Amino acid sequence: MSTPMVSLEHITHEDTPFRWYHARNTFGQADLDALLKTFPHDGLRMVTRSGLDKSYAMYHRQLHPLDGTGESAAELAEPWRRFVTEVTGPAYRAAVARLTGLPIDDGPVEVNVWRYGRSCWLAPHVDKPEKLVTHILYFNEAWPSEQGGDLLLLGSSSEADVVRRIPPVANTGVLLPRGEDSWHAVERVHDAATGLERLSAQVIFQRG
Ligand SMILES: O=C(O)CCC(=O)C(=O)O
Ligand SMILES: [Fe+2]
Repeated sequence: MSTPMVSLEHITHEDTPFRWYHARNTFGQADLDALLKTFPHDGLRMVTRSGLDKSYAMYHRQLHPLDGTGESAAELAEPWRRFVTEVTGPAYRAAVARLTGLPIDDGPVEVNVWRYGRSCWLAPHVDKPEKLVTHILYFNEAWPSEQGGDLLLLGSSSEADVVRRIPPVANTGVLLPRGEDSWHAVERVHDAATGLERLSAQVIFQRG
């Protein structure tokens, strides 16, 4: 078996404003460089939605499971194929189960990537009940402060009620168990931030 690409060794357990985990040094340098260099550009689709529970406008591509359409089969670089294979495999699933204590033994897993450009944001929400836990990984080599784009962990459904703020910096991420009070949002990427794109991936474990 090859050396694992994804490590959950460097994790802090956090309790405010709800239970979550902050992950650092997820990848070794060589794998990180390869993933950064080949972050998917092709096959992403604009998603917009405005409603009572969520509002957003950003680009999305599902990497797993594939639905077999031409678009989702757009060529994926080798480092990303390796990433998907690993996070959909048994060792990573077992590590997430050990960390969170959640019953993720046999549910479906989804993997996707996102690009949030200028003005993109995600309004306060708790994730859908079918999600047990989501690992969000960030892929920005640098992220300027004061340009928006932080993940906001909220004390309530109000975007003003920011308890923690997590910049989307490469080789860090968060694991968010879904809960009734796990309110979070992504701060709008400022209009002034021309050319800046917030890059992330998600691994979502759903109920079996
Ligand atoms: O990208 C992030 O930091 C959070 C995204 C999120 O909450 C979601 O897609 O449900
Ligand atoms: Fe979310």
